Amino acid sequence: MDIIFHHPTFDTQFWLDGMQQLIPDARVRQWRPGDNQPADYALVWHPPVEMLSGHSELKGVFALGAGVDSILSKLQTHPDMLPEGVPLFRLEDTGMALQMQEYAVSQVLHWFRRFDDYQALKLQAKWLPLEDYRREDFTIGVLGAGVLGGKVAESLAAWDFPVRCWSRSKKNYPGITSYAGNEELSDFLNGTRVLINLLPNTPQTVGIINSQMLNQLADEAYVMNLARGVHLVENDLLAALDSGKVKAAMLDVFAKEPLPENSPLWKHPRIAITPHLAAVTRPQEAMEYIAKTIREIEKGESPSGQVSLHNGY
Ligand SMILES: NC(=O)C1=CN([C@@H]2O[C@H](COP(=O)(O)OP(=O)(O)OC[C@H]3O[C@@H](n4cnc5c(N)ncnc54)[C@H](OP(=O)(O)O)[C@@H]3O)[C@@H](O)[C@H]2O)C=CC1
Ligand SMILES: O=C(O)C(=O)CO
Repeated sequence: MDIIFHHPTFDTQFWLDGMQQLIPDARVRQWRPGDNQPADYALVWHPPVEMLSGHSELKGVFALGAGVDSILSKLQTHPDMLPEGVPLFRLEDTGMALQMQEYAVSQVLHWFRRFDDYQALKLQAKWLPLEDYRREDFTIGVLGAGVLGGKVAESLAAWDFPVRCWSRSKKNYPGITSYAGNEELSDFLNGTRVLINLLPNTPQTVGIINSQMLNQLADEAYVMNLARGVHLVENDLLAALDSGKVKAAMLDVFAKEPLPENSPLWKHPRIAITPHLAAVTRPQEAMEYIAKTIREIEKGESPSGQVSLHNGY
C-alpha cells in the first residue's frame, strides 16, 4: 500500500514515521511536485491540484483537519482535482472536541462571572461588586451540532446552563433542546444569550451571523465564532456592539487570516481575539484515526468521516 503526504506546515518526517509505525507494511512518502507515481491513500492539507488529479486509483483522500472548505472551494475551480469516485475523509474529533470544550466553557464562565466587567472596573481602580448573572438568563445556543458543536453543547449543559443547538437534522442530545432547519432558526435565536458558532463553511452558511441574526438574540448577547471567519459579517458585529445589542465577542477565525493589522476588530475593547487555534490537529490522534479508517476501507467497510460533496461538509 502506498500513502502520500502533503502539508504546508506540519512536521512531515513526524507524520511519515508515525504512519509507517501504525501501518508497517505501507510505503509512506512525502509527495513532491513531479511525483506522479500511483498511491492508495493521500493525506493532505491545501493540496496542489496535480497531487490528486488523475489519480483515480486512490482509495481515499484524508483532509488533515475538520473543515474541508479549502479543498471543496479549490474543487470549484479545479473539478478534476478529486477524481470521480475517490472518497474524501476529514478528521472527526481526534482531540479537537476537547479543545473546543476548553475554549467555549472557559469563555462562557468568564462572561457569566462578569470577569470582563471586573477587568474594566479594575482599570478604573473601582471596587464595585456587580449583580450576579442568573443561569436562567444565560441560555447558550450552539450553531452547528455535529462532532464539535455537539460536544461543546454537552459540556456547557454539564455546567447547568440552559443549552440549545441548531443543525440541519434534529438531535437527541440529553439535556439540550434541538432546533433544525431554517424554519426553526428564529425560535433557536429567540432567547439565546450566548451564540457559539460551530457550523461548516458552505454556501448556505456564509454570512449567516449578520445583523438579522444578531438582532434576534437576547439583549446584551455574547458571540463566539469558532468555525470560519466567513460566517460572520464583521461590520454587523461591530454595529451590534456599538448599539449594545451584543455585549462582547470572542473570535478565533476571520474572513482574512492573519487578521490585518488595521482591522478595527483588534482595537475594540469588547472583542477578544485568538489566532485560529480553538482546536488544532493533534498528530498522534489524527494518525491513529486515519490508520483505523484505512484498515476499515481495506476490509470493505464504510467508515464514518466521509465528506458529502453534495452537502459540502
Ligand atoms: N477554529 C478552529 O480551530 C477550528 C474550526 N473548525 C470548524 O468547525 C466546523 C465544524 O466541525 P465539525 O463539528 O467537525 O463538523 P460536523 O460536520 O460534524 O458538524 C457540522 C454541523 O453543522 C450543521 N449544519 C451544516 N450546514 C447547516 C445548515 N445549512 N443549517 C443548519 N445546520 C447546518 C450540521 O447539521 P447536521 O448534523 O444535521 O448534518 C452539523 O450539525 C468545521 O467545519 C470547521 O470549519 C474545526 C476545527 C478547528
Ligand atoms: O481543522 C480545521 O478545520 C481547522 O480549522 C484547524 O485549525
